[in-house]
Amino acid sequence: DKVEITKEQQVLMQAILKAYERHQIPQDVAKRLYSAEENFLLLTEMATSQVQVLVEFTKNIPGFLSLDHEDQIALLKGSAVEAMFLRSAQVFNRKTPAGHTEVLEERIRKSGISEEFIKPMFNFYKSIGELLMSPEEQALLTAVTILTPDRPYVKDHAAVERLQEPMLEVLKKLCTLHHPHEPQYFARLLGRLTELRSLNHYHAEIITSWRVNDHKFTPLLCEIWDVQ
Ligand SMILES: CC(C)c1onc(-c2c(Cl)cccc2Cl)c1COc1ccc2c(ccn2Cc2cccc(C(=O)O)c2)c1
Repeated sequence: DKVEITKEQQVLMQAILKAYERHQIPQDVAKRLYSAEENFLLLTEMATSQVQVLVEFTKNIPGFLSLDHEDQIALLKGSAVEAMFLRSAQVFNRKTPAGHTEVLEERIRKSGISEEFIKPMFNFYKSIGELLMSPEEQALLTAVTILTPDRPYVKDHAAVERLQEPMLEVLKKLCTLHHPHEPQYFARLLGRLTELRSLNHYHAEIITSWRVNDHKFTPLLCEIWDVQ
């Protein structure tokens, strides 16, 4: 005889179905695992906006605009990657709402960067995080990085040193004040600058491998990294 769904069975089934659909991963979260292409594009956008921020920051370093104009360009080009590693490290280690930094980490890991470079990059992020730098220390360390006299094509080393020295003096004092129980803290900070240099080298290879795979950069990045 005829099978009939009763009224209350209908209600029960609707309730179960509704609950079941609520437990699906919403499509956009599932989609969050973007393709390498999309990650590369997003990172390119981030890097481009960060270079603009970096140029503004550099112009506000006392004395920078009085340097020889070609030296200003040489310092920016020579330090851009290192300054952005410092900046991205700070964004990484900032205690943002869960899921935020993972997303950034996920995108970097899945952007076509080969595994051999991923390891040193994330070691660096970890070593910066362990320093627990104050905002002042972060700003000064970035300024010290930009004012590195021995960048390629810098003509007037002495003029750059004259700007970098007072920054190092203040940074040294801050380290003593903020980390009284760690006499080696300042030395550890400067040690990060050495690590940054090696990342610079890796980065040049990362850029080349992206270019080999026909990845496009923005005009600003092409200019600052001398590509295309
Ligand atoms: C061109 C692009 C693919 C690239 O090439 N090398 C690097 C590259 C990589 Cl993969 C690592 C380190 C340095 C460079 Cl240049 C990058 C990406 O550069 C970045 C990426 C993120 C960066 C920066 C600088 C700061 N952040 C953090 C940040 C900036 C803006 C918004 C957000 C956010 O979460 O909303 C986060 C640079």
